[in-house]
Amino acid sequence: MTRAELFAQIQEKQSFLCVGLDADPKKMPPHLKGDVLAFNKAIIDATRDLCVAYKPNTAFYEALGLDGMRVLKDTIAYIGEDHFVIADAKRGDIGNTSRYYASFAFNTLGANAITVAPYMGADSVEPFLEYEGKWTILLALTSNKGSQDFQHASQDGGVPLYAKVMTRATDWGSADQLMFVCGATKAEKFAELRALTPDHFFLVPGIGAQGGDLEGVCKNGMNDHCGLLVNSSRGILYAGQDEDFAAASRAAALSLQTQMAKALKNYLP
Ligand SMILES: O=c1ccn([C@@H]2O[C@H](COP(=O)(O)O)[C@@H](O)[C@H]2O)c(=O)[nH]1
Repeated sequence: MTRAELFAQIQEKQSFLCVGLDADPKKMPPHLKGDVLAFNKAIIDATRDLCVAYKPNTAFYEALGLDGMRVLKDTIAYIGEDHFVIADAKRGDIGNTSRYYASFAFNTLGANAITVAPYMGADSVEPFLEYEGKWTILLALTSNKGSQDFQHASQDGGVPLYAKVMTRATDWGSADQLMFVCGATKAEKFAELRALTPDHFFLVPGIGAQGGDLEGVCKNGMNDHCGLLVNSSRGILYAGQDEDFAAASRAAALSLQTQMAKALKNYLP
């Protein structure tokens, strides 16, 4: 999916919601008896028209072993071509190894995008960027408390590491193939992040369970293509626990979509 196609979906649905498919059998409604694929299909059916993207975090599927890999692949196939699919795997290694991480995400799973840790540098990211029509999403300023440990550390000239990552990476890939992870818990930084990379999309986790600020993210982070994919995982997936769980998930997604429609009206330049 191209940047223009993604923006067209956002405009049509008045939504830049990404539903995080962090399927945890322990948190699913008991009547499903841990059937992750059935759970995912119900969530997808309930939210399809309200979101533009899905983000399965591969950790949840890797932990389930071979069955988990099959469920992950079947889930992505079930989502289909109309939504942007992000394999949240946070990969990155020497180039020779990254090549195989990229092949897994794009060829085996058929995802549109993969999250990548940038800290091994250009040659560790290049193999992901070689896939035409696919997207690499680099960790920039993450949503967790520990982002303080390294990402804020000053580099030469007093520039924080997250800013160095973003400016440097714009030499590696264009706004048509590269996005950045910027946490919604850091909404006060979004004007600065947007100034560093005016055209790139940001994948924004951290609303809902982590308490991030959707309004602040939109106000400071939106660009002329929206430029935001805002993720919620637990806040949508586990909104309900009974046989009607998918309706509760839909209500949670609808509440976010409604806020996003307002934000598009207010902040889209
Ligand atoms: O900075 C980051 C990067 C990735 N994530 C991932 O996003 C979801 C968030 O889940 P919630 O349940 O909505 O909190 C999850 O897969 C994280 O691993 C992040 O939270 N922050």
